[in-house]
Amino acid sequence: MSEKPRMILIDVDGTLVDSVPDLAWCVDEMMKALGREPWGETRVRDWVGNGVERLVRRALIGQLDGEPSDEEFDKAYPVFLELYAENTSKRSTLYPGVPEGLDYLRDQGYSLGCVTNKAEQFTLPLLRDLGIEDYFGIVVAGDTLPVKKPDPTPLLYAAEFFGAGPEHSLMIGDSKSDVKAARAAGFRIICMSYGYNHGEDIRIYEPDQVIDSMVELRDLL
Ligand SMILES: O=C(O)COP(=O)(O)O
Ligand SMILES: [Mg+2]
Repeated sequence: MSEKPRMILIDVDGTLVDSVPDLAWCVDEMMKALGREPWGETRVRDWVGNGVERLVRRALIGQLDGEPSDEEFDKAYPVFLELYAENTSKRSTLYPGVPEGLDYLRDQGYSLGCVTNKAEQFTLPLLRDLGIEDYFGIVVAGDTLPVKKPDPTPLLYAAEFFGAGPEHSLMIGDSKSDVKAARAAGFRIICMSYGYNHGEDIRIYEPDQVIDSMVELRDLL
C-alpha cells in the first residue's frame, strides 16, 4: 500500500459523475407512473450506490433497507429501466476537477479502470456522453460479474486485466462500498468528500485520504 500505484480504479456515481439529477428524475417519474408521490433529489441521493435495482427497491419502500413486494417491484422496475435508458446523461455532469484530474492521471501513465455498481447498459453510454470513456482501459460495471462492490472481485478482476498487484493499486470512490471493496482487495483507497454515501460522512469509514476535488491528486500521487 505504501508503494506508488501503477493502476487506479475509479468509481462513477458520486465520484466522477453527479448522476443524481437523472436518477432522481427517473425515480420520480416512475413513482408518478405508479400513482404515487415523487421523492425528490434529496431523498434519492441517499439511495444511490448499490445499483439501479436496489435504488428502485428503496424508492418503493421509501427507505434504505428492506424489500418491496415482488409484485410491486416487477411492475416498477421495467418502468424505471425504460426511463433511465432515455435519461442516463441528460441532467448528469462531471464534478469540478474531474477533467483535469483524469488528464493528470493519464499523462502520468497510470493504467486507469472504471469500477461501478451501475449496470453496463447505462455506464457505457454515460461515460461516452460525458466524454470520458476513452480514459479507461477497462470498465467493470455492476453486472459485468456476478458480484458487485463491496465485494472485492470487480477490483481484483480489473487488477488482473492490467497485471497490477494490490500494493500498486489504488481505488478512488465515494462510498463505504468502495472502502470495503478496496480494503478486502488490499488496495489503497482515496474518497471524494462530495459523493453519495447514504447520508453518512465517508470519513467514518476511514479511507486512506479524503479529498474535495480530483485536482488534489496531483499533490497525493
Ligand atoms: O448505484 C449505482 O447505480 C452505481 O453507483 P457507483 O457508480 O457509485 O458504484
Ligand atoms: Mg459511488
